[in-house]
Order: sequence, then C-alpha cells, then structure tokens
Amino acid sequence: MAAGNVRVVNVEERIRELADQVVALRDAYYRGSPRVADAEYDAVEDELRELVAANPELAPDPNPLDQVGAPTVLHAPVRHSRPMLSLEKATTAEQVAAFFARFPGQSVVVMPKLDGLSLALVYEDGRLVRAVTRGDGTTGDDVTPLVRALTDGLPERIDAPGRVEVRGEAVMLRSTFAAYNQAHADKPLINPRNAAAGTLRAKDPATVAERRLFFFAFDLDTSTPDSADADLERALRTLGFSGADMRHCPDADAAAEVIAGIEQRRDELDYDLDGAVLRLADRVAYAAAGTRSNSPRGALAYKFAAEERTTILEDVVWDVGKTGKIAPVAHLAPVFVGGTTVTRATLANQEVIRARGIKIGDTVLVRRAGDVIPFVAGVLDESQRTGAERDIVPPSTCPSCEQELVEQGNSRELFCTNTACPAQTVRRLIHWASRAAADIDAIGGVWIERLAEAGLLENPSDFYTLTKDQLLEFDRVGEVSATRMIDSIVASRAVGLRRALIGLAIPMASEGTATRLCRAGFASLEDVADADEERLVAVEDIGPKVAASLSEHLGRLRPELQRLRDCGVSLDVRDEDLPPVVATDAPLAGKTVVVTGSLNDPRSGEKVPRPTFQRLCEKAGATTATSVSANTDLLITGTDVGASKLTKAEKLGVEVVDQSLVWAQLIEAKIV
Ligand SMILES: NC(=O)c1ccc[n+]([C@@H]2O[C@H](COP(=O)([O-])OP(=O)(O)OC[C@H]3O[C@@H](n4cnc5c(N)ncnc54)[C@H](O)[C@@H]3O)[C@@H](O)[C@H]2O)c1
Ligand SMILES: [Zn+2]
Repeated sequence: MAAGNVRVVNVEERIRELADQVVALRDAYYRGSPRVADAEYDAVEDELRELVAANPELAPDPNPLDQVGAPTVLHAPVRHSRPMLSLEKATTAEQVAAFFARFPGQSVVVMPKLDGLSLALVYEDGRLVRAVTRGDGTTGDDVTPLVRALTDGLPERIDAPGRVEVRGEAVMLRSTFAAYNQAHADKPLINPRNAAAGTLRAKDPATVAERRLFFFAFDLDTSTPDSADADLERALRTLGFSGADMRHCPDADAAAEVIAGIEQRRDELDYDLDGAVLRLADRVAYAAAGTRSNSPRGALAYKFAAEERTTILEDVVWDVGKTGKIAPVAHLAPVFVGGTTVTRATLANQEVIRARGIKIGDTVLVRRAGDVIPFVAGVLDESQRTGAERDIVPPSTCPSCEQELVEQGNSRELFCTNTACPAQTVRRLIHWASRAAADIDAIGGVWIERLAEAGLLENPSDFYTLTKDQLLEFDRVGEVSATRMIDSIVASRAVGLRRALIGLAIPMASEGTATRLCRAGFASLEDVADADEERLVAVEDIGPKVAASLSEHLGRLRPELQRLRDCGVSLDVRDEDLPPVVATDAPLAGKTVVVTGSLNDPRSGEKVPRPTFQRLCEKAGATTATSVSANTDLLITGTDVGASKLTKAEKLGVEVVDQSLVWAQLIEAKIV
C-alpha cells in the first residue's frame, strides 16, 4: 500500500513536471527560439500523454495536451471562423488500419505532412483579403502584407463567389533555405521551418525580402459547398492552388504503400516533411466527422523518423581533403537522425562556426535532411552551457604536412597548397580508386593509406606498377587477397576519359563536367589538356573558371598522364560516354530539356531513376540540363515536383509537360 502511494505521488509530480516542460518548450518554440529538437519535445509530450492516459484522474488542469500552439500576436489578432487544430499522431500500420476502419467506404487521401507553419487564407468574392497564422488555434495573427510580399503559390484572385477559406502550409523550400544561408553565411537560418515562422514574424517585409516562402494548400472551406467540387484535391486545383501531393487510397494497404513511398522520396523533395497526413477525401464527410479537443477526427498524421536531433559536440577535427581544403569535422556523441546513427558531421568552414557560435562541449542541433552529409546547424539553448566549453580554433598550419595554410573566399576556407602533402596524396589516391573513377574495389582506403605510407603509392599511376610480391610482404595479405587486388587494378585500366578525369579530382571540375566534355567530342584527356579556353568554354556549363582550372591542373599533370599511358591505362573516350546517335526525326530532337520530380514507367509503374530517364530523353534527341534557364525548351515533370523549378519555368515562359506525354513519345519511337 505504502509503495503504491509513493508511486502515485511520483507520477503526480512527474506529470506536473512534464506539463510545465511542455508549456515552457512550446512558449520558446512559438516565439521563434526552440530550445530542443522537435523529436525531443515530442518525447516529452508522449511521456505526458502516456502517464495521463494511465492516470486520467491526475490530468493537469488546464491540460496543455488539449491546447494548440501558443498565443503569439505581433501584428493584429484575428479570430478563426473554425479552430485551426493539431493532428492526431500515429506511428504504426495498426493505427492507420484503425483509421480506415472508423470510416468504412470512405476514400482517403494521403499527402506529405509539410514542415512549415499553417496559414488560413480568406478570399471574399474572389479577392484575397486576409492571411492569418494558427496562433492558439482560436485566434491567429494577421500577416497579410508579409504573405502577399513573400509567399509564392497563392493566387491574389480566385474564381469563386462569396467567402472562401483555404488552409495550407507555408514552407521555405530547401533550395531557398540553402541559397539564403550561402548568401548570408554570417547570419544563417537554423532550419527551413524556423525560417518560415521567423519570416512571418517580421515587422517589415523589406527586412526579410530574400526569404521567399511557398504555400501548399491542404484544406478548403467554401460558403457555397453544394456548387463546389466535393473532392478536395480537384477543388483546390481548380481554384489555382498548388496542393500538397495528394494520393487517393481505397484501403489501409494502399495508404501504407503511399506513406512508405513518401518517406522513401523524402530526401529528393524540395521541402522538409515530418510525416504523412491521411484525410477523408470528401470535404463533406471530413466536415461531418467533427473534431476532438485539439484535432479533427477525419485526419491522422503518420510521423517519420526525425531529421534533426541534438547531441554533444565532443571534438572538432580538421580534415585534409583531396584538393587540399582543410575542413572542420564535428565528432559527435552518437545520435540517431535521418534514419542512421551519426557520429560525424560537417561544420563547413570557420565562418560558419563563428556565425553559429558553436563551441566544443555544446549541445548542438544536428540536421540530416535532403542531403547526404549531416551538418551541425547550431546551438539551440546556450543556457545549458557549463563554462567548460572550448572555442573551436582553426589551425594555422596543415595538420598533415605543417605547411602554412592559406585562406580563400568570403567564408575564409583554409587550404594546404603543398601538392606533396601526405594527407592530400592519400585522399587523391582513394579518390582515384573510388567507384565513380577507376573503381579499384579490392583495395580500400585503409590499404591505400598503408601502401602510401610504405612509399609504394604516390600518384594514381603507381597503382599500375604494384606487384603481387610487394603486396604479399604486408601482414594479413595472403595469396588470395593479393591476387584480387592485382586483378582489380588490371581491370581498372579501361577507365577512359570521363572517369579518369573524375579520378584526378581537378578543383571545380564536377562529374557533370567530365560527362559534358565527352559528349562535346573530346577524344582523350590529352585532348582536354591541349584545348585552349575558347574550345573549353564552348562546352555547355563550362565557364572561364572551370576552363582555367582544367588547363592549369591538367598541364601540371602531363607527366602523370604519360605515366598512366605507359602503364596501359586508357584515357580515351569510351563508347558509353559518347552522345547517343540520334535520328533527325527523333521526338525530342534539338530540344534542351530539364527533368524534375520522380519518374515512373507508365507500363509497369516502376520507379525510374532520373539519370536513366535523362538518358532516354537524350536518345530521343534532347540535350539535358539540370536547371531551368532561358535556354530550356521543355520542363518535363514527374510527381512531387519541386515548386521552385515550376515557378522559374513559368517566369521564363518555358513549356511544362507531364512525363506521361514524353513516355508516350519514347514508346512510340521505340526508344524504350
Ligand atoms: N522543439 C520544440 O521545442 C517544440 C515545441 C513545441 C512544438 N514543437 C513541434 O511543433 C509541431 C507542433 O505540433 P502540432 O501539435 O501543431 O502538430 P503538428 O504540427 O505535428 O500537426 C498539425 C499541423 O500539421 C500541419 N500540416 C502539414 N501538412 C499538412 C497536411 N498535409 N494536412 C494537414 N495539416 C498539415 C498543419 O500546419 C497543422 O497545423 C510538432 O512537430 C512539435 O514537435 C516543437
Ligand atoms: Zn598539407
């Protein structure tokens, strides 16, 4: 009995503690300075929810779990026509199935749960009159001038009578976020969600002019519902809104598949998302389902793994790269983020470290979203500092060869210019052996380092003079592995112009540069080395800087090119890298196209990687480019299209066609 009492007292205390934490964390978050990552906040909420569910008599009063958002009125308060609520959360297939079971026979749409902030747009007789934030769910903040000035994707006029309210999410696109941070390295934004919220909190639109937002609609309320389209997605599209990508699902299995698809493509999309939303497709049925204290009954949010987490920055190590760049690498206490355990993350450069005010020992926010390399986005809560934190001091000499470093550019990136630097040498050798280049797959990085230390490897050509006997002298190398290593080296002799150029790691020359040089008719690496600037810049996407870098470095590498040739390594263009032979009547002949979104073969529904589809377009006569410009003839769109490309195409008057049309042409011309 006594033990029972003690437990109850503890539970009561714990509930109070958690409720206080929820209130405090929400308050900080909605004021624009979150103190923890969302996943950590969610964990506090979850614990509170579980404790209250098990001990309903101990529910706090007022219960923060029944409340939405927080009151944040900066401009002018506006009462919502109906509350703007939160969403019930799910993490399992069973919860999704239970949702379907509650609404038998109803069609459900599944769409990405965009991570921005929700807005209600009010139109009267076709004119946008008000844009309001969610606020505490009942009363929001009038942000109409900011939304008008800064948000794309919402029409100023719509063709609908009476009062129409469109709700949706205003997000900062990842491309906008990245470009902004690049341009404002001294005042970086921490993540796109916070950036979007901060933008609409500005007092003056001019101060945040470069922070464009994009509005995705997901909800519609019309004064004359009978005449309107009952299907949400169609109705929004008809009015001219970019909806969140909605898929109709007849049952829970179909929904599970769409949810998995959204999660899989998460990294390719131009916006952050933290889950998928299921919602009754029929607007009348959705309204009829009603609401709970803080969520609609006709919708459910399926949450994905967090892309941001906080962890301890244990140390910073300055790493020497293959081009001599010395980059700070964060060593972190292991943290599960973006689906994997992360222990290393990039800190970009010394200016970024300074701008973000990061110290060793800090609890830092680690972000792994969209891009493969996790990075340290900043310190959320400086009040957690103990005083034992240490400044991150950039080195003045190379950690490998001790040569004095030089600084370059606005972000003061550090470089070791000693081409004989041992660390650079190893990095360059590893790069030569990598899959995108010579693909010497039987010799890993550790072995390359060992062989370099033993003086057997310095330049790529040295791989080709290695002998089995030399390898056998190393501990733990037996007959079998030595043979495998040598075979792998021999096979890599067919590397060819494109991959050899990638393998030589020439600053500013990307994989795309190598591909385009081959397509433009260059026959060998020597041919590229011999070319003057005029001939190089005539190649698409190669500018004077890339041309100069190619000339300088290939000039320096001439003796190495000769050594590679002497070892029987091919530096000539390979058939597979030549432009495809195209008939003059090919369906896309002479067109420059950009491909965006996810592609699917309409005959099987199978997902087709973008490079494969681009190759098909090239076979059909097209030249492919990566970004929309005035030279683009066609923007070919798959599903989940990045809004920025569409906006740009619209601005430049570039024709936009759906992939289905191109597939039909490819099939007709027997290209696929
Ligand atoms: N880091 C912190 O300290 C802290 C504190 C408080 C809240 N938070 C975070 O803020 C969020 C707030 O939670 P919440 O209760 O508002 O729920 P929520 O944000 O998880 O869900 C409701 C919201 O989802 C949005 N949404 C996006 N796409 C949608 C779609 N397709 N259909 C419908 N709605 C869509 C809407 O804006 C809606 O208001 C959570 O992610 C939480 O982690 C963080
Ligand atoms: Zn060095």
